[in-house]
Amino acid sequence: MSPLPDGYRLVDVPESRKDEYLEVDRLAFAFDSNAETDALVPITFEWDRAQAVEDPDGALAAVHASYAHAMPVPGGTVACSGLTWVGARPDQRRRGLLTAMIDSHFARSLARDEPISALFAAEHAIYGRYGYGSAADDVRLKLARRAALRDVPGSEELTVRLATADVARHSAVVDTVHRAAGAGRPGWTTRDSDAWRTRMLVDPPAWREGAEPLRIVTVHDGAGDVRAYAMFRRKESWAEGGPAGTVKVREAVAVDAAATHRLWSFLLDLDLMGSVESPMLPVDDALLHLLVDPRAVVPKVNDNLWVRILDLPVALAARRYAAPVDVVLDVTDTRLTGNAGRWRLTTGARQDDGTYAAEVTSTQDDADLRLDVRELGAAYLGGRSLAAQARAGLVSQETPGALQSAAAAFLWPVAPMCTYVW
Ligand SMILES: CC(=O)SCCNC(=O)CCNC(=O)[C@H](O)C(C)(C)COP(=O)(O)OP(=O)(O)OC[C@H]1O[C@@H](n2cnc3c(N)ncnc32)[C@H](O)[C@@H]1OP(=O)(O)O
Repeated sequence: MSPLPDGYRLVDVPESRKDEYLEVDRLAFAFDSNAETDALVPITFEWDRAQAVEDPDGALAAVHASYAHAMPVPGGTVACSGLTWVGARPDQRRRGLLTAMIDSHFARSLARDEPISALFAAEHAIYGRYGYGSAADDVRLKLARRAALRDVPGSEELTVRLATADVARHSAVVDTVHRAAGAGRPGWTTRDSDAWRTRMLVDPPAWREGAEPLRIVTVHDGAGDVRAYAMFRRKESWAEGGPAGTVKVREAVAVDAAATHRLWSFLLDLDLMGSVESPMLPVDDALLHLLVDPRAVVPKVNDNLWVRILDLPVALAARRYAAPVDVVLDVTDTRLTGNAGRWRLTTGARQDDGTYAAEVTSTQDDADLRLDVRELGAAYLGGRSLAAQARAGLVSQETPGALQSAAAAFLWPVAPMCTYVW
């Protein structure tokens, strides 16, 4: 465990210390809040998963918490400790408080039998040193009004309904469609608590920045079932040439191609709007395939989930593989030394769904590939190629052919992504 400065100590944070905890968060992230917003926006973590560092005077100097996520991974689901709410007071930073909290987070996660941790990184430079690998990307699109889409059979028969977002009315349907739309996509964590389901739809006036209240459009089939939704706000604006409003979409998901087409046909043709800003979308989202002219869209790709493998043999055996492989990985891990060393990963027979399960055992056999646990975390959700990481000098091959077969096995046909930052 990394040492803390003299007089500092790690403490659990009961809910009775909520105000102190939130104050550290506000100081770390440089934002203000108000009573109205605080009353509307629920805390989404459980207090028994919150921890802090106390300074010698007993005041909170740094905080973090974690979520108990069931993380979708290639071909399965893994218990995941989702690190969140990480912050150190600006006058307490660079004294090793985060490093001590990370070591504690790893130990507590392992004690709860969570073989991986994952997070969204506030800054790219923070978490690689702790063995987290950037494991997924998302893309945000800026689209012009009336951007044309390729035809999709069945889209015309679907209907849309517009409403002002309302937690009581919409949280169940949003949850149902979100779960169905993400089935089979690694990283697509669902909202498994009332607090999270509420959080997705809350609309404090302070968040509107001059735009309208949060709206929700739902796409319905002939039976009345909802097949897609988007939460969005419009902001009016007038330019010399006429109306030039902006549509900002908070989340847009659809269960199939026809629903995707109907949803985006609506969002892309709202009167008085000039452009549409998409939410985070998977880099292989159906919308990208439906655009008639993808060059007319301005895309911005960002890192999405980061993954830290905490219990290597359990984590690697908990996912499926896209191709057969028998490979010895020589892994370095300076923080969790139980992961360091050589591991043989061997897939078994092809399953009915075309995937392969694997056994992972400690071995003294010669290594085929050498890599750090960070690069293994990056490859874990199937969205980053081991071969691409090798070309960057981050993975090295000892046995000819091993990289090709391991890279093919770890990659997954559906790009990983989580739709919301937690
Ligand atoms: C999952 C999430 O919640 S992401 C949110 C992260 N939080 C924020 O970005 C809020 C603003 N920032 C902060 O609160 C703090 O700066 C933190 C939490 C990021 C870092 O806390 P600290 O206690 O200062 O980190 P600590 O002293 O343990 O630093 C460890 C190492 O990481 C480096 N480091 C820490 N933060 C950063 C950063 N933002 N960029 C680059 N390097 C960093 C330090 O320089 C140090 O490097 P060294 O070991 O080579 O000396």
